[in-house]
Amino acid sequence: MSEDTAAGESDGAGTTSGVPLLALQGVRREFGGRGRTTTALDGVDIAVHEGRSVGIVGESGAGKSTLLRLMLGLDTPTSGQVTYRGQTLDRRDRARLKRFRREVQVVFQDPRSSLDPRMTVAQIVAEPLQSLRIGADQRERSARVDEVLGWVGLDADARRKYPAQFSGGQRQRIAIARALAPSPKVLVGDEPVSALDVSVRQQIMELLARLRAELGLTLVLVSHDVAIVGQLCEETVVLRGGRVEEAGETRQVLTRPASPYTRALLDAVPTLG
Ligand SMILES: Nc1ncnc2c1ncn2[C@@H]1O[C@H](COP(=O)(O)OP(=O)(O)OP(=O)(O)O)[C@@H](O)[C@H]1O
Repeated sequence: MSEDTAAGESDGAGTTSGVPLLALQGVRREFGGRGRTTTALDGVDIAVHEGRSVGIVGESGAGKSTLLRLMLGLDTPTSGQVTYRGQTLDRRDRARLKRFRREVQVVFQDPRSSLDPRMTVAQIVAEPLQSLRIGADQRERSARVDEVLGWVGLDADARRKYPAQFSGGQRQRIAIARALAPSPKVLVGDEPVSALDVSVRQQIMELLARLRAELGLTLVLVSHDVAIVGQLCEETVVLRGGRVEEAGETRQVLTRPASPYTRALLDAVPTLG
């Protein structure tokens, strides 16, 4: 079986089998030392199967940022493993790391800080293509920029403009276009709508849902907001104090939570309570 087909396949019954695309196995991450250790994550197991959407929710300090950094290969666990396509991320394996960098893209919370204000939109969106050496030449990369800008609802005029010339929602569309440019398999959202006005939040969520369906993306969404995860994700993982409190199909977790802690989280959200 090839690597591509080995990654988890849905059996059509809402469950998945096979090797997860992205996984954490017994992950522990400690910070500090000399008796002043903070355990940010403790024995975390999460499996993200290809094509699925998984939301990771937790309150402040639950370990979401730490988890996100580990999933993006920006940090390494104190113990346990982070795997992609069944293999541990290894910074020394250049070819595998390059593939991981291309296939796993992230959209951060605040496009004001994630987009370089001195670069035009065309430069911003083309940047991952250049750094990952995707596309034969400038012309091919430019065509790709036009294509992904179209996907997020920005027209060709946007190319020559700078981030400051756009609204918050449009800036997040630029960030999503940049993430999609290298044809990722996995889109990781780090609170991707939390910094936006409520009026545009829904539009960006619908855009993410549509792109995910059309492109067959695997979505990992990290958020403190249960309502956002409830709308966008098939599976939900509730993180509490660095541990997985509860995990399963979103329908199950959000309507019949096993844990009183999850119930309390839901009760704090008026639309879901
Ligand atoms: N670099 C670090 N050094 C020391 N402690 C850290 C570090 N990063 C995280 N921590 C600690 O690990 C725990 C989890 O932090 P983390 O930032 O992952 O939580 P979070 O769920 O993302 O919270 P928030 O929503 O407030 O960002 C916290 O107790 C935090 O203080």
